[in-house]
Amino acid sequence: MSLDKPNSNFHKGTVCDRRAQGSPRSEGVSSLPPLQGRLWDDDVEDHEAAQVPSDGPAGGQHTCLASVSLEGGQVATQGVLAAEAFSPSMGKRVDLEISWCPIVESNVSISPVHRDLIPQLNEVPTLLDKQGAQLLAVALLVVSRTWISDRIASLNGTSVKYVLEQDKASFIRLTGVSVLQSAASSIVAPSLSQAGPWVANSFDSTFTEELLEKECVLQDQRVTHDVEKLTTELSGLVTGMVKPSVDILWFSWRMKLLTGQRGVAILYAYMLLGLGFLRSVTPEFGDLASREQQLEGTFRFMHARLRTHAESVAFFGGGAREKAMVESRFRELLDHSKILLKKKWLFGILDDFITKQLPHNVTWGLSLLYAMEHKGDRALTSTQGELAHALRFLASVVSQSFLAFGDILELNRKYLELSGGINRIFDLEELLDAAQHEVPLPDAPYLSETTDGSTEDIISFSDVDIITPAQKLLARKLSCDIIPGKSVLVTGPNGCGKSSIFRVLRGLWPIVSGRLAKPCQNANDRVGSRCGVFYVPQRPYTCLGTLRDQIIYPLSREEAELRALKMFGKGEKSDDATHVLDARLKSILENVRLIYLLEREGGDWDASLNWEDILSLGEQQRLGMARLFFHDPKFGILDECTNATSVDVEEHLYRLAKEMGITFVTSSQRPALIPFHFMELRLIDGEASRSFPYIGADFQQNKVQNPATRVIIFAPKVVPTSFYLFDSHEISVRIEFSSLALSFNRCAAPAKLPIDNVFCPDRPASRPWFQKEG
Ligand SMILES: Nc1ncnc2c1ncn2[C@@H]1O[C@H](COP(=O)(O)OP(=O)(O)OP(=O)(O)O)[C@@H](O)[C@H]1O
Repeated sequence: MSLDKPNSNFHKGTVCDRRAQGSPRSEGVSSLPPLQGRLWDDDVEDHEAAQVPSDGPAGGQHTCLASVSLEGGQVATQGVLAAEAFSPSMGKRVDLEISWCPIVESNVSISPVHRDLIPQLNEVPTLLDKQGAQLLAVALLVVSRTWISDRIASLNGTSVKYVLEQDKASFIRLTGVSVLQSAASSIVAPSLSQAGPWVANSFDSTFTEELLEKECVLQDQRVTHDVEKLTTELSGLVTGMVKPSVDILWFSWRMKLLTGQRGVAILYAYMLLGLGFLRSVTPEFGDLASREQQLEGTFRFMHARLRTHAESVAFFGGGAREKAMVESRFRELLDHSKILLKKKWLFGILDDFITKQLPHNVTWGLSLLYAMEHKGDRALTSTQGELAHALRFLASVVSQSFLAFGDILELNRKYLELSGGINRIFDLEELLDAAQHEVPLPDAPYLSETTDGSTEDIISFSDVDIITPAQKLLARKLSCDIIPGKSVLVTGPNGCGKSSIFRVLRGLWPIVSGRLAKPCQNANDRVGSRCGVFYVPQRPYTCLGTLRDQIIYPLSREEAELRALKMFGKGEKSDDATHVLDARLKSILENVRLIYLLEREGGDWDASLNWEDILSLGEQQRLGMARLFFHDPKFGILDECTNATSVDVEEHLYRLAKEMGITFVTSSQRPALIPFHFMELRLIDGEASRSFPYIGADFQQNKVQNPATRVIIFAPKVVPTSFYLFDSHEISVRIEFSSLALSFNRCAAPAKLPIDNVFCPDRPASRPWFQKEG
């Protein structure tokens, strides 16, 4: 490696090896080929290469130029070239650091899904918790109901006996007991049927809370519709399982008393055969139900979506197209429902025959068996009465057993249907779990949230890979520091990943590698103090509520009042909190030039309208900025959030933000915003290899006091043959590679321009970055 000296009028600077200084970038270098190691140790022929003009006229008209050529271009293809230029002030000294970093191949994989949801959802209720007590109550109800059914069956038989014996007194007493039992039954039976929804509600709230706890923003109906359906079915399964089981045990015992083991064996043989047969012909109700729920969810989602975008669709004249799409979904759902109904109908026929009709004949058989085993003098009325009682009781027992048996068979079908719903909810749970585990927790090693301590007010990306949920690598090893007062403009073509950087910053997307430091999150974290970071997204969001709510969002009125009182209510009492808050909000509305909204509502801050429909896009964006001003963060993350406002309003808003001391990280394509930023983070579109120059330029102040402009170039697959650093009082940098020219001024950048042409200070046309100068 050699360093050229294109001009002799330069002070000598230094070129140093950052690895020797323990830079974090040196990690992993040991795995590089030896050539790269030698680059730093041996190949730098001249360590004193960055130079600053010593004798140029004052006023920043001079250039500082360092040209670095690399020998062995193949080395660069495997490395990332990074350079830092520090220009304390014009004409003094430039320290140039060049570091050599390895490229880590992008073998990015999202961390494995943590499949611990089943224990979570399957937590067994105990008697001490609400659900356990509910289940116990249901069990008690079931046992009482079975006992009452048994008593009623017995009384039925006894009534025949008393009729045959013409025992009036006993008959009247029996009728009294029967009325009491019927009353008890009429309390127990409805209670049992209500127990289902009761348990369902409990399950519903548990499941829904569990899912919502995972901060999901759901696009379909899963949290509401699916969970409700699942819990209703689940509670039905609980009562439906306990009741027939108790019935079967109870009535089997009674049957044994009446008919002996033979009768019980016949009954069970029939049940098992019937069950086996029905099982073999049961359609896949689980899959069918799951598909039906999915289709229903999509259909409802399309409706909800259409309602949201009704105006846009109307402008495009897309009504017919949307109708066709909704209809096609509806037809799909309808066709599926028809198939499901048909299968249910056919299965219902078999089910009814096996579990309800055929059992009559079995009852006859068992009655015959009983009659044959109880021989006696049938001429006696008492014997006839006994027989009539026993046969009637037996018929009731058999019919109850078959009902229970039918319920058990039904359970199988219900379970299959339920499994479809469970699968869908578990899928959702799994996704949320995965997302939760991927998003780093605040104490994760790769994310640190600094406190409000002034020294730690920095947003710092260090070797962070920006990866979409579809695992597309948008930015490799992004590194940049955003310090207070040095706003950053994020630029780049559409879809290159500007908003994605903000998503990672906000924690919506996980940090798979690298490290991110940022101040404490937002207003929610600290009521009454200046919040660390506040995000204003690209799409405006108006919440449901009053005009006041729009500005203080996401704080509640009480929180906002508290905050306003602490920050602006000097010595005012808490009774005046609303007044202090509203005065503050009024001045903000004036600042964002939306005061007419308040006037329109007759000064009523509590006007609650459908703001999304009423406000224009530009007005909504200005409200978004009003929100920013209210929260007054140290860092404002502004994602093209003023692109619908006029340029003069946009400039006005940025000027205000700057005056308030908000450091912003802006994603924007508008050149008008350049003067409000100190640095540009440019995302250059490319495929796997991408370049991320991070350059500094203060366009506002001609006299830069102690600027520290850092340049980091990531050009993984580009062979850097030379780069030129240019320094004037404005701090500007230009870097060229053999196959890619990264220009930090806005002019078109032909590759390999002669140095003098690129940075000629006398030719303003070639320096449009500086148009704002003077
Ligand atoms: N949830 C997602 N899942 C998969 N890919 C996504 C997701 N969100 C965004 N992307 C993709 O990531 C890329 C970067 O998106 P991003 O929104 O960051 O672009 P941008 O640079 O902000 O674009 P613009 O200038 O148009 O706002 C795009 O190709 C986009 O399609």
